[in-house]
Amino acid sequence: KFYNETMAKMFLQFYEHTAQVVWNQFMEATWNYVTNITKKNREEMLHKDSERSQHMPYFGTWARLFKISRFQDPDMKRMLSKLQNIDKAVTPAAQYNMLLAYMETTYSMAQVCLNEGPCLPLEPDLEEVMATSRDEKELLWAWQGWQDAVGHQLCITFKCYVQLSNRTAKLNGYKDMGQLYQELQPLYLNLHTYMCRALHRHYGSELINLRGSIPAHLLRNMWAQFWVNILDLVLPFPKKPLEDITKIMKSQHWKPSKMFERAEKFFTSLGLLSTPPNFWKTSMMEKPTDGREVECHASAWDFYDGKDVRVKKCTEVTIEDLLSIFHQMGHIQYFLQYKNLSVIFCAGANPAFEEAVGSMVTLSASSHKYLLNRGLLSHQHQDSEEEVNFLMGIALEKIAFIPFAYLMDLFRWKVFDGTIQKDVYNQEWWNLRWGGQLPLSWCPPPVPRTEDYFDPGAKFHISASVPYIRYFISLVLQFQFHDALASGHVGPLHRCDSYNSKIAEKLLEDVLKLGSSKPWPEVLQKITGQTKVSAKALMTYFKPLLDWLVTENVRQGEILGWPDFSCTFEE
Ligand SMILES: C[C@H](NC(=O)O)C(=O)O
Ligand SMILES: [Zn+2]
Repeated sequence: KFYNETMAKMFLQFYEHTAQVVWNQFMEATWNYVTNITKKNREEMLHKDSERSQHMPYFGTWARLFKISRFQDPDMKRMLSKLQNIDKAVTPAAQYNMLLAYMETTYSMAQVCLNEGPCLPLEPDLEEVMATSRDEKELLWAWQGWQDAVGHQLCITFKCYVQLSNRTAKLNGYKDMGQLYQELQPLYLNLHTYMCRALHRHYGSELINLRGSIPAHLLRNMWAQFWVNILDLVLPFPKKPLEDITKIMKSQHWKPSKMFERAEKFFTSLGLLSTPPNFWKTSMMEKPTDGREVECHASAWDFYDGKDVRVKKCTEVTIEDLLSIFHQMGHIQYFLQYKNLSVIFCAGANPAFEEAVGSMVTLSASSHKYLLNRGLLSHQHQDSEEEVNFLMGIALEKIAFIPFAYLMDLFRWKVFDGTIQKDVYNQEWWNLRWGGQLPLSWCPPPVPRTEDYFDPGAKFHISASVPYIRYFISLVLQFQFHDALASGHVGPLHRCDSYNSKIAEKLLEDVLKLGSSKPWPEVLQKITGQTKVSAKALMTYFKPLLDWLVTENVRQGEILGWPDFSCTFEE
């Protein structure tokens, strides 16, 4: 009788107030650390982290005293059940948090040193080499240097981290993911077949072998997760190259602040919220030049006080960074929309929703129409060949990402549930990336790797223990959202630009305000009318490209089909 709804109401109010303070202070201390990596700031962050780590299980245990099955109020039932499970998410051990900080900092501070002369950090230097170098040896130097710089240091630490993590494996979540992966197979398989032949023409047999694998350093991205920088080598219609938007941005003297303003303007054009004035003062939009060590990986921050939101990014003036800023401003928009909810519900309907809001907007922002209207393109039209070229560019970002996004947490969940033993972490990582353990994954390391290294740690999300399956689901979800917003649009989905769309406002505003207060299928239905994640919209978007790829692959006599798939080259 004692633990009744009245008591629950008071308990939740008490939780609400204390949590808001604890979380705000934790975010502030963490922000201070990642934007100025010093021993003092790390201590302060760890102190706030331990307060947060104690606060959660304390209230989690208390929440379990309530028999919520007898309660009426749905919101209260949902809040209490979230609290009852909350302490599983946090491992209170202080040394665990110290390990996390050490791994994330090691990643952020790692550099690759030239024989004589400067040491290069990942952003912007090594990423610049990977994106623009046309010298295979230089690509190999940067790729291997980075894997060694991070992977060597984290080898032992990651094993301790796994030992301390009491994470329960969530492999069961995989069954529907696997089904989505299957659905996307034709698109990826045809793209890969075509890529393999085009790159073979450019690099020859010594680099692109008959197995159809493409060494990870040749894809002009440090993790071979986005292949857009090799578009020039695989352009379907080379006589109609896409305009270089980065060059146009630089010729128009774009600055990072203008890139953020442009992204914000897109959201306000949908009738959504503008960013609070302090956003422009407190955000870190460029890599500091005052000698401070910072964590450059782009991220959006909510300080759980209903007004303080920030982005941290070491912005370079490139189209890639402009689209990344659209993505981050999607997170900011979500923070602003759900800010009046209880802190328990201040999150996306699920983590993939948080990623998909910004990525959905990048689909409009990458459209020919939007870029043309913004003066970032000069061609007034796109003929069907130029459209295939355009779709190839988007596919190298979105479709190439499929196996990578899928295997990141497949690897981690196998590590956590013990399927992958600690003496073979590196070998199992590369087995997933290339060894045929995962269909459609063909990125071998360019040089043999050993267990002295921990190459998965060369990716931020592994070193910073940020889950990744959210990006795989978001890849499908963002097209579903884009399609829903395009409901009033005439013409193919890839030409849709939701800028200034009033339909978007209606669809998005009510939904984003829900935060995580409702089950995500209910939220998905409000935007798209469906309750299931579906690859249909993604397949519709890329249909003109897939048609072209299938025709081209057949014309070239390529043999598709897994597992006897191989790039057949006339010698
Ligand atoms: C896709 C993911 N994006 C992000 O972290 O913002 C990444 O960069 O790997
Ligand atoms: Zn994101």
